[in-house]
Amino acid sequence: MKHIIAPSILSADFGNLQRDIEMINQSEADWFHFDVMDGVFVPNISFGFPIMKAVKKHATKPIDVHLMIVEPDKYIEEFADAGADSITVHYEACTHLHRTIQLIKASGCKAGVALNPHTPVILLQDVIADLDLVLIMSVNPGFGGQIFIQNTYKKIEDLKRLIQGVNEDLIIQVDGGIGLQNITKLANAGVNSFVAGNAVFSADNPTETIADMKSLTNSSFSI
Ligand SMILES: O=C(CO)[C@H](O)[C@H](O)COP(=O)(O)O
Repeated sequence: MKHIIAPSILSADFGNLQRDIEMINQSEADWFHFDVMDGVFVPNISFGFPIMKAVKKHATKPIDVHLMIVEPDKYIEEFADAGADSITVHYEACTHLHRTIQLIKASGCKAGVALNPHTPVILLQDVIADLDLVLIMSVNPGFGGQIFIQNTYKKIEDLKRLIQGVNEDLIIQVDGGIGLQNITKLANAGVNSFVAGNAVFSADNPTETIADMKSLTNSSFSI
């Protein structure tokens, strides 16, 4: 499966958002990653529909929306209308996860579920066949620039076992503390979608960093 590099807009320079969107358009990145935080599910507030519409106006690549919010069902249709291509909700935020996944699919988007570092992969067993993407959080959600949690590798193994013979085309995404130092190891472990905020936007040359990430994943042995 193709490796997907998804720079996280959370770490962009909002005073120069159009410039940063253009940089991603011109780079080897595959998706835009759009982190929505509500100050309730996570202890931080990021952005919502106005910024989503601004990104959509200029982005030439798919927008991958990660909802770190409570009651995501209320907002799925509006994010889809605003231009989301995939929508990921948190397992921990959904009382009726199966219903939420169906809502995302009915909106025309790819459906993803994210797991916090403490949430075991096995809890997705009964919905795994319905999913397009599982996001394994490799930091506690809420902030960019945190340290990668090593137990993520064990969770990737658990997820690979869970999808075997059931949903082998599933996109395995990781998010948090991803950079040039660990992207090859993650690709070799079976990850095919990499979210990176700080590593891209704090680099001297973000375009070159994205290209380096891409070539490191492409030289891994898992494709
Ligand atoms: O979802 C997120 C935070 O909840 C961010 O996408 C994630 O932390 C990426 O940031 P970085 O690459 O800087 O660690």
